[in-house]
Amino acid sequence: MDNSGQKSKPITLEALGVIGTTIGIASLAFVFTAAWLTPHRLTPEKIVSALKPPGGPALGHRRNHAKGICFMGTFDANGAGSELSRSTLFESGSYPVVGRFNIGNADPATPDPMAQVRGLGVRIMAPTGQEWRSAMIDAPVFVAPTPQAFLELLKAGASKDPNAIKQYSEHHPEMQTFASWAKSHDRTESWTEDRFNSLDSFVFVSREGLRSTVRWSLVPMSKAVTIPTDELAKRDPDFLQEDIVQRVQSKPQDWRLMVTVAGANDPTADPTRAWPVDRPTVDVGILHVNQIQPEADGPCRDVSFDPTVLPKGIETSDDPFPAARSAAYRVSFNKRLEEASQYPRTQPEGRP
Ligand code: HEM
Repeated sequence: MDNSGQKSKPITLEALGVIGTTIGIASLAFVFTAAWLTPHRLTPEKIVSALKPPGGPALGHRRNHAKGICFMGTFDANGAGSELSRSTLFESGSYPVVGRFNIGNADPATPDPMAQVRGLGVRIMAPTGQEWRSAMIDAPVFVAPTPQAFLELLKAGASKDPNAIKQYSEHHPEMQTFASWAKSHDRTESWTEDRFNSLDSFVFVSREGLRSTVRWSLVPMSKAVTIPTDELAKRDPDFLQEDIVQRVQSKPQDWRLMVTVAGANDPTADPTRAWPVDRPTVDVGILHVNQIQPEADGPCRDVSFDPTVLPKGIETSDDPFPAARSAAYRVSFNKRLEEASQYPRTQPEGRP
């Protein structure tokens, strides 16, 4: 089944190439995950099940980052990314984008002021049919160093043992960077003021075959205005959604896409470890968000922002997360499609 939410087009030879590449990536992802997908360790089903809130999953919704709103826009590439990657998406030009602003937990009813993590998914489409999907968050590092550790953390969080998280954190001191950020960072008044980070690393392959391990970030062009903690709790439960609708109605909202290249010994397989701040960073273009649509009928509803869907010129790295995420996002995607009647569309055709 097409999970793109787009109308079907005639299949060209080029498109068959893209399908081949996508299947190739999916098979590679499977081989890669085979190391951790063993019966006694980790499966995508186990990890998706561990994400479920105490009252059970919200049927028809994403199993994580469940609350969100769709956007449409463009990625306007300035050509600078072509030095690092042969992807046509870095050639100067404007490419259509479907995306989703979201909140990082499993309950779509979470009040926006309670959100610890905010996220953004993008699907950038090239005229060749190739695409680049990415799901990023506003944290500077991830909470767990491996998918296995993430599962252990989820289990500790759900455990009845009051010491479970303490015990986990004693074995995983690396979670402290994320934990301190989550506890203390100032919340902005808008998704348009947040920076979103890939955290996982990927490999850019240039036309000459040069390989650079990179991470990327969407850096907001709006100035951040933070909300004092005592005021945050008084904000409307949907203040982020109301804000984004208003801002985009008045003018497009923009982020710079910045690509950072790893140094020779930087930790590329562990998203809990930031790279030194002096690493070379290339400004490759601007994401313009120019339309917002509610998720129930919007174009992001049936998209999985699977981080292994990559155009030629971008590949996965030694970071084990994208493969693990791909497998988990697929399980979540299949469940929410099967349960679609529990999350009714409001328009008869499913599209506004
Ligand atoms: C093993 C680690 C992870 C697991 C198991 C996991 C699981 C999930 C699942 C099940 C979904 C819902 C997918 C769907 O139904 O389409 C999701 C969404 C999302 N995840 Fe993860 N995730 C992981 C790591 C990460 C990391 C490292 C990031 C950020 C860098 C991230 C950012 C997001 C975002 C932004 C979304 C929402 C995407 C959308 O709007 O559809 N996740 N995750």
